[in-house]
Amino acid sequence: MSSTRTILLILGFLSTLAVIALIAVAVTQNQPLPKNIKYGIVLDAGSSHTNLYVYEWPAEKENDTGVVKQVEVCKVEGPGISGYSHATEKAGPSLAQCLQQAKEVIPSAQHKETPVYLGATAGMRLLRLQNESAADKVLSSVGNTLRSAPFNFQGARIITGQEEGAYGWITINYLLGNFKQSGWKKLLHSLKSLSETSGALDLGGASTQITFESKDLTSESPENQLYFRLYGKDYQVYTHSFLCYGKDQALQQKLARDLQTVENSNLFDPCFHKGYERTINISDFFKNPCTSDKKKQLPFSQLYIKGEGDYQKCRESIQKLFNKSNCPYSSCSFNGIYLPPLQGDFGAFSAFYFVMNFLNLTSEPNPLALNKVISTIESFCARPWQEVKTAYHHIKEKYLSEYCFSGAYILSLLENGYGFTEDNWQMIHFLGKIGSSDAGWTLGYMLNLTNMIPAEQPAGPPLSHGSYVGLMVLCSLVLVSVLLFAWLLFHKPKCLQKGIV
Ligand SMILES: Nc1nc2c(ncn2[C@@H]2O[C@H](COP(=O)(O)OP(=O)(O)OP(=O)(O)O)[C@@H](O)[C@H]2O)c(=O)[nH]1
Ligand SMILES: [Ca+2]
Repeated sequence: MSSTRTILLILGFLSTLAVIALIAVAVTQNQPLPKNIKYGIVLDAGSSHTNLYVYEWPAEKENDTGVVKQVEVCKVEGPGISGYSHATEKAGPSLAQCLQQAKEVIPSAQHKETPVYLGATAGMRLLRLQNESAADKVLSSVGNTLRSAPFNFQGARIITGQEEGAYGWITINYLLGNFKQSGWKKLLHSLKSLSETSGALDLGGASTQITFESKDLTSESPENQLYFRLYGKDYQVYTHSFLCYGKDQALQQKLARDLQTVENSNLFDPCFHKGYERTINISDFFKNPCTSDKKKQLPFSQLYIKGEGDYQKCRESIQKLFNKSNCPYSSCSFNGIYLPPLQGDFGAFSAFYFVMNFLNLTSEPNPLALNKVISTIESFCARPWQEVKTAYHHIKEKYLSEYCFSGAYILSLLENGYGFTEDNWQMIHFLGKIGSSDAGWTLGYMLNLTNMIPAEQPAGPPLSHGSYVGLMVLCSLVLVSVLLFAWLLFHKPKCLQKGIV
């Protein structure tokens, strides 16, 4: 009996030691490796301005979803690069200050391996149409500046409208974690036959994009169709980019139409506040490819715009920009462009967000009803300019004076252009950032060019580090309890024996 007890005692002691050793090894040996951070830079050369973004991610988790995040954004001073068409050599140097900022954010030891990409959008697409050699010179100027920076230059090019739409869609779904969903969430979505991904609506200065997963996409219009295989799943996506339908070019288009019927150099405009005045130079006005088809000889060189602040009239004049008269497909948005039925939620960013955020119309998680949105914009447009200027004296006059037009334009584009109604309006979520990253095409562009989104689900350890340690501790505790119980059973302490008898 006493020899059994001694053996049990030794066994118990050894097991306890083993358990302690196990826990110690689990906690110390299996700790995640010290973080090895990688960086990437993307310059978004938009029509209105250029933004430089710095992204970072842990090197060993490159293929996980949602690990890349924005750590810096720098707004380049001055106009977008297409604004340097008359001084092309100045386009590159305009980026110097933001490149300096990137040098300060990224540790110098990593400068050489950090990729830098520049993608130009609609402003440069328009310049290429208007003056191809000027567009080439601008691109070569920014290319030279980026090449001489200490980073790993990967190219400066004009991206297509399709790419802009596609990468915006990839960005928001990557940031929302929609590409890798847990089993139950997937099941819920398939039961309700909902899209697992969010559509993307981007409103720039010169173009606008609509992109969404469309299960019933027909092959009517192949140029609007995209196929992706991401993390082991296939996606069929619809996209279209409307050149000249960004909010600045839409205003130019509207003015070009208004100029057709103007009788003198005064133009009364319902989309600006009462009391607001703006002067426009006619000389360059029709050189723009967005207005050139409306070219007209006018007996004056300057146009004086005078605001009327009338939302209804403004909507009517904007509506004319969307030609709904012919559709060669089963369904269209406008100007004869194919649009399948709208599906799922939409994330609306850039100017969609700037404008709706200013008007306090981005309410989440319960989006406002369409009639509330309309009445807010209507009463904003009706406010006299002096009152608006006083109330928002801290906001740039260029932005402030155009919120009425922009609000009306956004509603026209979404309602008349794409066919959103009060029933599906609340599927639109106006968002500027997701986590710390701006919504836009740049992150998706970098993820694609650095091959950071795998086609197939990467094979990883079945358990995370935390779950592994937790499980080890739990098993060890169970083992100790079993041993303790066995010891008590064999040892039969006197108190227990008494209790039993
Ligand atoms: N109110 C407001 N407007 C802004 C802000 N930043 C940009 N805008 C305006 O919103 C519009 C869209 O801006 P962006 O999304 O940067 O457009 P972009 O990338 O330059 O243009 P695209 O090349 O067409 O994509 C432009 O008319 C800008 O002048 C902002 O912070 N507030
Ligand atoms: Ca843009």
